[in-house]
Amino acid sequence: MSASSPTTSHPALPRRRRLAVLISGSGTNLQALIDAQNTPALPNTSIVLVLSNRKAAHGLVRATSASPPIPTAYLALQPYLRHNPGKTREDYDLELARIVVRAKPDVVVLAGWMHIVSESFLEVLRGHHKIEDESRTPGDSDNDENPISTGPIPVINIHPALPGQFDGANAIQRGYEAFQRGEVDRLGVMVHRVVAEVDRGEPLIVREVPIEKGESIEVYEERLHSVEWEIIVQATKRVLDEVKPMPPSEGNGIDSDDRVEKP
Ligand SMILES: Nc1nc2c(c(=O)[nH]1)N[C@@H](CN(C=O)c1ccc(C(=O)N[C@@H](CCC(=O)O)C(=O)O)cc1)CN2
Ligand SMILES: NCC(=O)N[C@@H]1O[C@H](COP(=O)([O-])[O-])[C@@H](O)[C@H]1O
Repeated sequence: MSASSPTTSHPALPRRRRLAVLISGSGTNLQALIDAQNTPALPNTSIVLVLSNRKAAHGLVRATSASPPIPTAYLALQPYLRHNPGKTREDYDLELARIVVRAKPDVVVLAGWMHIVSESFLEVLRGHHKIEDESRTPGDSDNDENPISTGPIPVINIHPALPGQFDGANAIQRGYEAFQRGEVDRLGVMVHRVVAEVDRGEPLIVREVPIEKGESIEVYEERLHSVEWEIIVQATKRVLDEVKPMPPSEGNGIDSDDRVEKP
């Protein structure tokens, strides 16, 4: 090719889409997101932080075992309060928000996160409430001039019940027992936006889960989780597409960093 011939210039490659995932337990929903990274299910997307409030959460192992490994963080409420006399649950929530915001996610996914976050946490994620970055040395002029500012960063949650059904913890068990007692005739799962009122945010994806009279909770739960693993990826993609849509040509899910500039 002659030196004078024009080279094809590719449009600027889009910045990768960044996820923070909050967990408390086994992390099977997290694993579904890990497996979907940078595929057509979640194109050009990386999990940049997994945050747990329980040290023993197997989801932390899933993150560190991923390829490439995913950065993790751990902060539990009771140890935080013990180590910080005078601090409150709200202070804990603000520290959670700092950890999350520092990772600069585009979307936050609560995937089996068993802690009710306060309005102040959500305010930080909405970008309405700047917080000081306490990781910097006190008096550091940067800290004064550049508090952590962000947002809005959407927060979504997977909940193993239908909208308005069995809000809160232990929803699977409560729903199963209510069905077997004939108190409800349908069960399901949803992913919803997170607001202060627990499990009352706008539903994003809702799916019924078939259940039969007399079947064991283990059989029902296995069916339910397999539906969760689908909708958590679908809902995450939907919200990512809202805040950081893929350019039309980028729909193939291949990491734009993997593309080679053609002469
Ligand atoms: N402000 C919100 N916080 C959270 C939401 C939400 O919709 N709004 N969703 C939950 C997830 N969740 C149900 O989907 C849920 C998790 C935990 C609890 C709860 O009672 N937690 C107790 C502690 C329980 C424990 O440690 O075992 C608590 O936080 O005191 C209710 C609902 C995530 N957060
Ligand atoms: N109220 C929140 C709640 O009950 N969440 C539920 O915890 C489980 C976490 O499993 P995982 O750790 O294997 O993803 C999931 O079934 C999720 O719906």
